[in-house]
Amino acid sequence: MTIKLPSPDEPLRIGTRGSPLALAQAHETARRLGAAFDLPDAAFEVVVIRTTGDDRAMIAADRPLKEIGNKGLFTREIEQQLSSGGIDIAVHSMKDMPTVQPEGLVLDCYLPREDPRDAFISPGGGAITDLAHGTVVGTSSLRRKAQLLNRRPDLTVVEFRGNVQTRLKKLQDGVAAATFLAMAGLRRMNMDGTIPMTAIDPNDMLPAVAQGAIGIERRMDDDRTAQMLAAIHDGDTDLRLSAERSFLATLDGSCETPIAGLAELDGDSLRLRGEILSPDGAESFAGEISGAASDGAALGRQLATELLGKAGDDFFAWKG
Ligand SMILES: NCc1[nH]cc(CCC(=O)O)c1CC(=O)O
Repeated sequence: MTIKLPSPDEPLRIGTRGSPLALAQAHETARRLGAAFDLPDAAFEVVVIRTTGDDRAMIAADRPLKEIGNKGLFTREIEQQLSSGGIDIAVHSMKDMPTVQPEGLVLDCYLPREDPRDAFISPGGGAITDLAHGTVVGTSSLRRKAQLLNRRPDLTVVEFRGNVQTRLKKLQDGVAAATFLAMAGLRRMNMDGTIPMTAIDPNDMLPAVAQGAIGIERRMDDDRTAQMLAAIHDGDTDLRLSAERSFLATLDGSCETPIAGLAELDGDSLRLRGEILSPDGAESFAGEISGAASDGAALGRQLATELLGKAGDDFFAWKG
C-alpha cells in the first residue's frame, strides 16, 4: 500500500513541549522521518504545546512536582491535541511516560536509545564519593535523591526543578554544589563536553526506567502515520523498554516512586537490573534477571514480583 506522504503544503505536525531538550527531540524525529522518506525539512512542522506542568512549574518553581499535580501533568495537553487532530504525532521522553496511554492513542515507536546513564555534575569536579560531609546536592528526582541518600546519608538534598539550563544556572549560582542530569539529554543538546560531568556506572546508580529513550505517540486509527513511524522504529530499544516498562507497571510505579531499572541486550539475551527504594533512601531492594530478549515483559514482571517479595507488603504504604 502506498501512503500519501507529508509535504510542505500539508506538513506532518509534530507536537512537543517547548524546552530545549524537547525541541531537540522533536527535530531529531523530523530528521529521521525526513531521511527515511526523502522529505524536505518543510514537510514537518514542530508545534510547541504548553502543558499544565509548564504553567504550574512557573508559579511554584521551588515546590516538589508531586505536591503540584499528578500523572500526565506534562503530557495531558499534548495528548489532547493528538486525539483531536491538532497534531499528527507527539514526541516524548519515555522516562516521563505512564505505562498506560489514553484511549485511542498508541505509543509504540522508539528512536534508538541514547546513553541511559545519569551524569554527576559538579563545578568542583570529582565524584559522589569525593563530596564533603553535609554537602548540598540539588535534584527534583525522588529516585536520584533516594539513591544518593542510600549511599551518602550525610548529604543534604534540595529541590532542583526546571529544565536542564535552569538547573545548571542554579549550580552556577551556588544553590547546590552538585546535581544529576541524564547523559542522554546532555548529548542530544550537544552539551556533553561543555560542562564538568562524569557518567555514573549503573552499578553505582541505576538509571530511571526508559531513561535516554524517545517515544513517538500517534492516533490508533492513523494508518499513514503508523506506517511512517514503523520506518524509524528501533527494535532493540523496544526489547529493552518492554522489560523495563513491564517491571515499572508491575510495581505500579509513577514518577513519584523511587524505582530504577535498566535492561541491556547481549545478542538474543536480555539482562534486567532493578531497584526500589524508600523515599529517604534508608531501604533499598535490588535484583537482576536474565533471559531471552523476546521475553522482556515476563522478565520485568518476574523481577518486580521478586523485589516486592523482598520488600514486603508494608514497603509501599508511604505512597498514600
Ligand atoms: N524528567 C525530566 C527529564 N526527562 C527526560 C530527561 C532526560 C532525557 C532522557 O532521559 O531521555 C529529563 C532530564 C534529566 O533527567 O536530566
